[in-house]
Amino acid sequence: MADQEILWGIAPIGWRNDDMPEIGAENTLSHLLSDIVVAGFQGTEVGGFFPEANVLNKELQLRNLKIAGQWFSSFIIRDGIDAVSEAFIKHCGYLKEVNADVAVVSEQTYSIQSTAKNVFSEKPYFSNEEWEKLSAGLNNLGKIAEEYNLKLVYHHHLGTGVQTVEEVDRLMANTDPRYVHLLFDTGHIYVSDGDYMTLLNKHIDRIKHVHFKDVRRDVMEQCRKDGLSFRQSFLSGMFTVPGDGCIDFTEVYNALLDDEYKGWIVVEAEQDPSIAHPLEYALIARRYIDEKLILKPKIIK
Ligand SMILES: O=C1C[C@@H](O)[C@H](O)[C@@H](O)C1=O
Ligand SMILES: [Co+2]
Repeated sequence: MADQEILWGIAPIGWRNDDMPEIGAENTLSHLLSDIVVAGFQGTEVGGFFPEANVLNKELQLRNLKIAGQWFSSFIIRDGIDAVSEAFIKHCGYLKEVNADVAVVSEQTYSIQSTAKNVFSEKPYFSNEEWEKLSAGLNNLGKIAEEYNLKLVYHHHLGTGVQTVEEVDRLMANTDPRYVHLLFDTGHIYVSDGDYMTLLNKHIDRIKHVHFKDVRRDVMEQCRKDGLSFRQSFLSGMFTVPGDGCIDFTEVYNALLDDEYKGWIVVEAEQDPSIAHPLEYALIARRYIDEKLILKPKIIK
C-alpha cells in the first residue's frame, strides 16, 4: 500500500462483466485503463479478461495505475478446502505478480447469483455444519493469502449464504481476525437489509477493502416486485455509481475516516455498458467523490 491512506479505484465491471462476458465485449483492456486515467482514478481490480501479469504490468506502468485485487469464487462447502486451496494458491501467485493488496473471496456454493431465481426471496442458507466448514476453510485461505503478502477480504453478496448482517456477524465471529478480513459493499448490503451503516459500524475494524456501489431505489423496488434475478436486476439498472442513487456516501466515508481506514475504496457499479456509458458514469462518480466526499478546494485561476 502506498503512503496515501485511501486509494480510489474503479472496477472493470462498468465496462465488462465477468458474469456475462457477452456484454461490453468490445471494451478492450487499453480502452478500460485509459478511461480510468481520464476519470482520475488510481487503479482497478483484475477482470476475467485481463492478460498475464507481465503484459498487464506494462499497461499499468504506462498509465501509472495500480491493481487493488481480484475476485475469487470459493466453493469450500461443495469442493472441500484442499481443492480450493490449490486454485487459491495460483490466484495469489498472480496477484502478487501484479502487486495487489487484497484477494476478494466469496463463497459461491449454492449461490443463485448466475441463475434465474428471485434474488429477493430465494437466497440459500448454510447448515451449522456448513458454517463450520466454511469458516475453517476461510481461515486456511487467509493464511495462504498472508504468505503472498495479501489480505483475504470476504465479499458478502446477494443471493449467497453470506448476505445479511446476521450472516456477516456469524462469519466474523467464527473466523480468525488475523486471517479473514471483510470487504464492505454498500450496494449489496443495502439491497439485502435496507441499511448499510449497521454493518459498517459493527465490523469497521475488520473492513480492509470497500466497494462503493449505489442503488436506484425505485428500480430496486420494481425488481423486487417483479421477482427478478440478480442478473435481470442489474441489467435493469438497479446499481449505479455513487452520487446517482439513494445511498448517502458522506455518512459512510466519514465513518471510515473516523476509524482511520487505510486501503482502497473501489467504485463498482455493474450496469449494461450499452445503456450506461462507462466513462460517463466513471466521471459522474469522480465528480461526486471530489465535490461531496474529499471536498477538494477548487483552484481559482
Ligand atoms: O464485487 C463484485 C464482483 C462481481 O462479480 C459481483 O457480482 C458484484 O456484484 C460485486 O459486488
Ligand atoms: Co462488490
